[in-house]
Amino acid sequence: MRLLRELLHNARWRILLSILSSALSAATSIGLIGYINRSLEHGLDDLGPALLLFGGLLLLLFISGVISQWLLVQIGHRLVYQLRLRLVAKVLGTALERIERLGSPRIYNALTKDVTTVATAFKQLPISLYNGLLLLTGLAYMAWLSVPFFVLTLGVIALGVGLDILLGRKIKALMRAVRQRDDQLTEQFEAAIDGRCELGLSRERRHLLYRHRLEPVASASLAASVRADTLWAVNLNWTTLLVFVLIGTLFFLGQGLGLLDQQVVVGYVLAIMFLRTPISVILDAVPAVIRGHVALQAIDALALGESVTFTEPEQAAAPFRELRLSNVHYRYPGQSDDFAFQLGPIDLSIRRGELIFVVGGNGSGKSTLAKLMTGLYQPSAGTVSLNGVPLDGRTSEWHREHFAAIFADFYLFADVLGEGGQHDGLEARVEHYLERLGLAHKVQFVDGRLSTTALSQGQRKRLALLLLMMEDREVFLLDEWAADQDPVFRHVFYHELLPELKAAGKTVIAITHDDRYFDVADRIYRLDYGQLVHYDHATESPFQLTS
Ligand SMILES: Nc1ncnc2c1ncn2[C@@H]1O[C@H](COP(=O)(O)OP(=O)(O)OP(=O)(O)O)[C@@H](O)[C@H]1O
Repeated sequence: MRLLRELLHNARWRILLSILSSALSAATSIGLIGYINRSLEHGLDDLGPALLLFGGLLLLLFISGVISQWLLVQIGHRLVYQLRLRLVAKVLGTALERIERLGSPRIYNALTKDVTTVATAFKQLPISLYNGLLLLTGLAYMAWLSVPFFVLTLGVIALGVGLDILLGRKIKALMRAVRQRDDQLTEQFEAAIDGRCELGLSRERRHLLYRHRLEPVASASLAASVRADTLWAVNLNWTTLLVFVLIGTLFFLGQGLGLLDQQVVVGYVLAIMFLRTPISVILDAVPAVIRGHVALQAIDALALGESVTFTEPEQAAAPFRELRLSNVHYRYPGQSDDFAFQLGPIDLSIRRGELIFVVGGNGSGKSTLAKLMTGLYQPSAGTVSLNGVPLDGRTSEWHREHFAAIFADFYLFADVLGEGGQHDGLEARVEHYLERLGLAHKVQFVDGRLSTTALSQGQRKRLALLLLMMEDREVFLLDEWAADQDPVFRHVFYHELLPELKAAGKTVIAITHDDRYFDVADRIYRLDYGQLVHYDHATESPFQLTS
């Protein structure tokens, strides 16, 4: 909500101007009705001036209406544009742990569905505002026609609004339920797309996904949506009924009992019939606005961090000297004690130019340690420091600037970044490495991008390594990089590429299971259920079973 308030604050002048022009447009509409009503009663004095006045009012109505709608539409679309960009900036500025905990379906839904829902609500808001002003002006006209009947009208309005509020609450609860199901649905959509091979092979799995995972969630969502819309349809009919109750009362009081003047009755009926449109426009907008509110609450519940800034860090990355972990502990947030994974205490120091291997069984904490060393995770206790500078919220970006990494779940970008953002000689270097990585016949470097990333897993990892080489950071972290490579290329990696990096003064931390190449490393550490121990490859087996 704070985000929305900020965005509305930025648009305050536009909003004020649009309210003024909407008010002018609404007043002109009512002025036209009043003029017609008065002319019906008194007749036209002089055709020329009457036509001039009527034409002038029409022109004013058209101009003020167009200006107000133009301003209001701009406010709506600009808000959506800014909301979208700010949300992405916030996702980029949020800690990795939070993003991992939220999971992609929730974030994806917020960026696509929720923003669109808020957009729809915003598109309704200007129209409702305009029609709200029209309604208020119409009510003022009614009060001017007859105060007692206006009081009665207010009573009828209170009946309508009372039901609106009651149903609005119920509808909001239903829409919240629909929104929660959306995340579950997206999860199943992801499974249907990402699990295409497994699903393609197994009829039973397809059946399970469709009948037991997708269908129950989709039908619960359908039931809640139908209920919400039905309740609102009842409300719309109730409002129509109230309008006719009002007209009927007016008619019988005027015509039947002779309590109201003919001119008042005609003026009132004209005004009520005219106001039916703004009333139904406003009521039609209410469900969309409720949905928008629910979507905004879903965005708020993500509790994203501050927006990322793209300014250069105060301090540029320094030549790497040492990475030190002192008494570091880590525990993933939100895990119950029974299943929590505990890493640490870890004490470790890595100096410039070293080639370090980290080995260990599955789930022993190698990737977690890698994310702690690179500054993507903050330790739960203890200190991670680079060149003697402790890692904290203030230094985290500077810390991360020293590392280039390929994690097990890496994402391959097509854009190639040069060293420190420099692009001089980049093309020649990219082509050199495409050749060395055996990809020159598959991939080209065009306009600063790789021509394709649709390759085999091993080839994609080679391209990821190429991107790292081009960025030329100080410390390279490779999480089981060679696992997908063929034996020939594995040899090239351990006996050519790693030594070359070392010779160029780079520091390399490689998580590996390749015990054939352990002699390449300067030092090897083994992780055992979150505990780091020195590993002597001459006497030990890296994957011995520990109980
Ligand atoms: N995002 C996460 N949230 C909660 N727990 C996690 C998360 N990622 C990993 N874990 C837990 O942390 C432990 C260590 O995981 P990690 O990925 O660091 O192991 P690893 O040694 O790299 O394993 P592998 O060799 O299988 O890649 C695991 O037991 C896992 O249950």
